[in-house]
Amino acid sequence: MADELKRGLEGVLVAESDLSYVDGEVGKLVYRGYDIEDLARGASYEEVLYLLWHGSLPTAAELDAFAADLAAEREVDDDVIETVRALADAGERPMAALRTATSMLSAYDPDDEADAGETTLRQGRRITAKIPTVLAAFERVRQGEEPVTPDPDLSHAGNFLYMLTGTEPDDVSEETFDMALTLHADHGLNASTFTAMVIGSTMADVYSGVTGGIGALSGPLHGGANQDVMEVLHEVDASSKDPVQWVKDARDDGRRVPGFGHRVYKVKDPRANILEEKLRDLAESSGDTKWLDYTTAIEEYLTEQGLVEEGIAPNVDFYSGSVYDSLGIPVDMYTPIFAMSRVGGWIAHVAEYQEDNRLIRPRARYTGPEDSEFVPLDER
Ligand SMILES: CC(=O)SCCNC(=O)CCNC(=O)[C@H](O)C(C)(C)COP(=O)(O)OP(=O)(O)OC[C@H]1O[C@@H](n2cnc3c(N)ncnc32)[C@H](O)[C@@H]1OP(=O)(O)O
Ligand SMILES: O=C([O-])CC(=O)C(=O)O
Repeated sequence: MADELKRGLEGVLVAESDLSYVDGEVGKLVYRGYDIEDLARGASYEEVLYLLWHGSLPTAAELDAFAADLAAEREVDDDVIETVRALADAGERPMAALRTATSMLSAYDPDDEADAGETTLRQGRRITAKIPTVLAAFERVRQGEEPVTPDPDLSHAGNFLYMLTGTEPDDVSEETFDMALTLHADHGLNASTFTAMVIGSTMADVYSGVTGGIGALSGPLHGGANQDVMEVLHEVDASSKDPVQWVKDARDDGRRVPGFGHRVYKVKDPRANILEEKLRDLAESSGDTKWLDYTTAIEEYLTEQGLVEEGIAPNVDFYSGSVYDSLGIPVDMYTPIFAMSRVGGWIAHVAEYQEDNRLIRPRARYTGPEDSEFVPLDER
């Protein structure tokens, strides 16, 4: 049993956690016992952060103090903005720019990084507050605009949209974006959270864990899929194909359909249901149903083909991009936005794990040669 190989660590228990639970058989997600549906509809991202980091939902007074502390940390050093400019000038991808800038933020953190366990939440709050500033500045400068100074009077979601566009968002946009942040905040030991935890388990500082988490999230098998879904929708739109034909061709070529399939969910991801409903509302009020029509057609076709019944169902990335598109957010910012939310979960898991830390260090079954005879370089 001890030598049983679990490729991709599927189903392997490596920790206990009070933070979030994913029931992949029925399609249920809870943060500390609260159903994601209730949180998405009733709680702000700040409340969810408080819940994840401090163990319970805040009272109104606790939330005010917490949100004010978070908002007070939004500004970043000018040197970071200069680096963001340099990255944009070099044509860096937003997710890679975010990875580099997040790592750089540690240079300006007043805490001593050697106290990893104690400072994780304090530093984590700074990182969470500053990531939106970095991302919005990157988007602005690559569009030839100046970064917008954060407004501490706006919510986390509202301030990001404000920094991105230079205009305060309307209520529908702010609520929609806030809901998306809540939906993406935590999800058990997904690959990026596990990456952050592995780094945290060495008692490295939380900047290292978050930077590693961003790297893991960027891949197309994980958070990068939300961008891929939208690129597919644009590709379909630019061609004369109907979306179902695109999927047929992709499957004939052995390509995976982005936004479908999940390691844990064997039914449709509950977050995809919520985002689909939001997309439906937005499409109805704007009258523009194109992305809704395409995504619905793809989902219906793959359901008819039996894929969903086999457990390859829509995941959170299938519908999020279409919602972001309705907010006017560029496609390659979708995965960075996922990171902007998931940073809350990464920090919560690192802090929780470090409370009773043990170095994470699995092993591989060695399958290489044995007793190789060393031959000096000049005799090879
Ligand atoms: C936020 C998130 O990270 S959600 C996930 C985002 N990623 C995506 O949407 C990318 C597309 N999906 C996938 O690649 C996968 O479903 C993953 C990576 C998410 C999960 O993968 P795993 O649990 O490792 O499953 P695995 O890769 O072993 O696939 C199992 C089978 O399902 C098939 N499959 C899985 N996803 C898909 C898909 N999107 N389209 C077509 N077939 C798929 C695989 O081809 C494989 O079939 P096979 O056994 O006949 O080869
Ligand atoms: O849990 C996973 O493996 C991927 C996922 O949906 C997430 O990180 O939100």
